Amino acid sequence: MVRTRIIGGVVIPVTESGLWYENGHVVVEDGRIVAVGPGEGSPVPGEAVVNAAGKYVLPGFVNAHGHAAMALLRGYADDLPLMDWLQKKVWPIEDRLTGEDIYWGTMLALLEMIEGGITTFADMYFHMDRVAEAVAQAGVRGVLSRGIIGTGPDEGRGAIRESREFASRWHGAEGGRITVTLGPHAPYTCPPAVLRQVAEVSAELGVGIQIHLSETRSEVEQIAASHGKSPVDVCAEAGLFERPTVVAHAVHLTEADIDLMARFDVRVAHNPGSNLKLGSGVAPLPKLLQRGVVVGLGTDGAASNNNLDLLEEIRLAALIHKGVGEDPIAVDADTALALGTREGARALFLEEGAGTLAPGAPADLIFMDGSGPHLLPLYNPISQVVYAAKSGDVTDVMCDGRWLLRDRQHQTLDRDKILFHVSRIVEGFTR
Ligand SMILES: CSC[C@H]1O[C@@H](n2cnc3c(O)ncnc32)[C@H](O)[C@@H]1O
Ligand SMILES: [Zn+2]
Repeated sequence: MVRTRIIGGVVIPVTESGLWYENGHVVVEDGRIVAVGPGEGSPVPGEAVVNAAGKYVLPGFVNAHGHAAMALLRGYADDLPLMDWLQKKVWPIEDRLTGEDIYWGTMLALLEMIEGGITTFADMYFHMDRVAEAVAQAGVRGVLSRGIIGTGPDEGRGAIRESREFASRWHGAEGGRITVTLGPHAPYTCPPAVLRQVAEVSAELGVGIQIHLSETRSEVEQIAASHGKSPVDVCAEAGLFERPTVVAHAVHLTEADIDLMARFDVRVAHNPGSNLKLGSGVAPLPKLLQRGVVVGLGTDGAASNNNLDLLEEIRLAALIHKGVGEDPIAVDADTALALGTREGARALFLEEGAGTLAPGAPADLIFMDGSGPHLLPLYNPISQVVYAAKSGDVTDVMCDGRWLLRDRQHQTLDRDKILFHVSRIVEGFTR
């Protein structure tokens, strides 16, 4: 039995709107949160006691959409629209990436994500066994998909076969830290026949689906020209939404699309930073939330963001919808923090309570140092985290009851070794 009592910090459980304990406790036992509340609670002999005085204690952030190994391509292609970015720059270099490159690229992303307080991330990429190995070593939670592109000569058959094999090896692995999902890339790279097959395999294997959807106006126009309907309709008619599905982006939606997504409980990963950088637009987040659609937040890959800072996405989600809607309460601080934690976990179909500090929830939590000048004075801790804190304020990260970062020092990853391998790999790109 390993039992840890965290005391003395400002505890933000994200279980209900506006709740925090100025001087609270969180007790963790065998990878689960077993108690949360004000004061020190009821200490038990033999517990480890961790003093979090001066810190915020909150659930780990959930990065609901991304491509971790694209950290290798940070800054490689900027200031382009999505299709030019993909076709002229990203896909040609991705064709050259080896499993080894993707392993170290994912490790680089994991360093950054852990340092920024992310304890769960979704990933869609290639060489996924190497990604899963990296996740196993780092100790985070991963929702992992082998990306499927169905427009090549084999119409996605190889990628679907690899997805099945990947699921058989890794779904539920590492004590449940790794979840495998299917990753059809998008309706413009996966024709309806491929999407139908994905839906069937998803039902057969009992795994969910993640897909890019309605990201740009040009995608919607292209699908209208080729199929005479919206990308959302194409997915629905292929049977995708009868399976647990999270769609990334969902920027260009009609009222009918939103109705359909709400009816089928389609979940959304909102990626405000990537959507702004690629000039894709702004997703109708307030409307999705009003209709009861579950929405989490994602960074997307570091090549379109250009960082993996979920706190920045939380702040962007809180700010851009106020500006676009000329409405200062469009997405309030409570909502924004919930999107980056509890709702992100729901968007990825994780277990009930994940992404919160509720008794019974997985022990995924972070400490943020609250003593910097940018965090003083303190009126409202939730406001402070959402509007004023920096991801560099994260000092400690626990996932599944295990410390991944203590006092800003990695406990599971060798930072220098990862940075060395990344620089060696990137030298090869420029040769
Ligand atoms: C088939 S593996 C995943 C695939 O997705 C590409 N990608 C990265 N960001 C985006 C985005 O915003 N929209 C569409 N596709 C994206 C990535 O480069 C991989 O090729
Ligand atoms: Zn993406």
